Amino acid sequence: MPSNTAGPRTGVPVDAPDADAAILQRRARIDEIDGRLIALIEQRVAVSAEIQEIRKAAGGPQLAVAREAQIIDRYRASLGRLGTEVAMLVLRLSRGGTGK
Ligand SMILES: C=C(O[C@@H]1C=C(C(=O)O)C=C[C@H]1O)C(=O)O
Repeated sequence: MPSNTAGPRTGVPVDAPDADAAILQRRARIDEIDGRLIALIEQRVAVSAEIQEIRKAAGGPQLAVAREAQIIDRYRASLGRLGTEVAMLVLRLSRGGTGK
C-alpha cells in the first residue's frame, strides 16, 4: 500500500483516486488546528505569567505545586498517560521556559 493513502485506521477507502487531494485537504485542517493550538498556548503563557507576577509582587512564590498537580491530573484524565507529558511541557512553557 502506498504510504500516502488512507487505510483501515481512518475508514477512508484505500484506493481513492483522489487520495492526494484528500490528504492535502485534511493537512490544511491540521495546519489550521495547529495554528489555533499555538495561539492558545501563547495566550495561556501570557496569563500564567501575569499570575506569577502578581503572586511574586505580593511576596509569594512564583510557582504553586498543588495547582500544577491539578492541571497535570486534568490533562491525564482527558488525554491519557501522555497527557501528563503534554501538561508538563505546557507548564514548562508557562514558567518561562520557551526553549527559544
Ligand atoms: C499560573 C499560576 O502560577 C504557576 C503557573 C501555573 C500554570 O501555568 O498553570 C500553575 C501554577 C503555578 O506554578 C497559578 O498559580 O495559577
